[in-house]
Amino acid sequence: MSRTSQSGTGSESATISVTGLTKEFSSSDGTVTAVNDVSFRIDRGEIVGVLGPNGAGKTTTIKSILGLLEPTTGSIEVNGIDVAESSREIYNEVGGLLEGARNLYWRLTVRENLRYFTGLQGIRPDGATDRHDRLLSLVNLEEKADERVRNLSRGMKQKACLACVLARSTPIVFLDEPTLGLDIEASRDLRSELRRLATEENRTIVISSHDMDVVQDICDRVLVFQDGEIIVDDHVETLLDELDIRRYRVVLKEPVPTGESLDGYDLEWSADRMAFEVILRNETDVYEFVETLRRSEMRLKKLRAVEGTLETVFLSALELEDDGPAPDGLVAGARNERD
Ligand SMILES: Nc1ncnc2c1ncn2[C@@H]1O[C@H](COP(=O)(O)OP(=O)(O)OP(=O)(O)O)[C@@H](O)[C@H]1O
Repeated sequence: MSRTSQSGTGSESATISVTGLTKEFSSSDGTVTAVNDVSFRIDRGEIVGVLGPNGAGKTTTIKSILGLLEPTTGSIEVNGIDVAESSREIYNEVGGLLEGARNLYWRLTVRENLRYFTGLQGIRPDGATDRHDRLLSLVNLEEKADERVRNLSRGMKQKACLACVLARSTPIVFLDEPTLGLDIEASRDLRSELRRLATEENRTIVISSHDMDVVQDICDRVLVFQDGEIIVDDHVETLLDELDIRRYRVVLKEPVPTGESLDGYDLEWSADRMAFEVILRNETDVYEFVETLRRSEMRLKKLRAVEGTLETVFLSALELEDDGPAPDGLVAGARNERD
């Protein structure tokens, strides 16, 4: 049995449709396949998290969708527009916050940038002043509104860029690490603004982040990339509810000397060596684990499941891929659609 993502299965409703995307880069060492035959669809109004370790192919995929990279093979449609044929038209459909805030005009002030990008979208900047004020407050930049972008710190440039991307009001928004550099309050406000954009304005939001809490908090669905392929494509709730993967906390009756371990298990020890956490996949695993523990020198006092988090699911998915084929429930929908 394999799980196919319930979202994005109807091509007419797909906002983004990626089919058989492969991107190779040539370098002095040979050819690097950054993305390998990836297919997925994202529907209007969805908030999708793109996850994966460094070098997994996330940025390459996003840049290809934005028309900034030309695929080696495969096709991409955005709101029914073929990106390869009309990359200029894509600009009105898609806004992107990418690393480095390169799309801002550094000689203009933050507010002038907001007005410029609003105008590009065919909206009168004078009529958008309230919205600009709200965006500036959202990213904590009210006091820097009339400062030239080039005089801002790197974090502030990133925030100004985020405000400009949202000011453009495109139907689709790509955000790379949108909460990076934001304080707790600003991060919370941004999350609720992104949820509002999706639910009230039906905008499609794709977030690439290493912050699992952010992704778990706001995304409907996740795509997990590894080695240029999608290894998980499913709804966050389904992953948390149905996957029998839990982190367990094990408390012992007495401390265990450093170096003591349990074969086949990755234990995360507390500083006093009286407790550890371990990820177990299902009930059988738990029984086996308790049996292994009983045969060891360790004396069990208490074992309890810590609530499942997206991070647990994510780390387990990467581990399972390394170990071999993924079991039921951890199979990428996109890949299986094509099989
Ligand atoms: N312009 C390029 N030339 C050569 N190789 C590249 C180029 N861009 C990306 N790559 C390679 O392609 C692979 C995927 O890179 P990509 O930037 O898509 O990963 P990523 O998942 O976004 O990683 P990160 O989380 O670190 O941003 C990596 O092996 C990377 O070194």
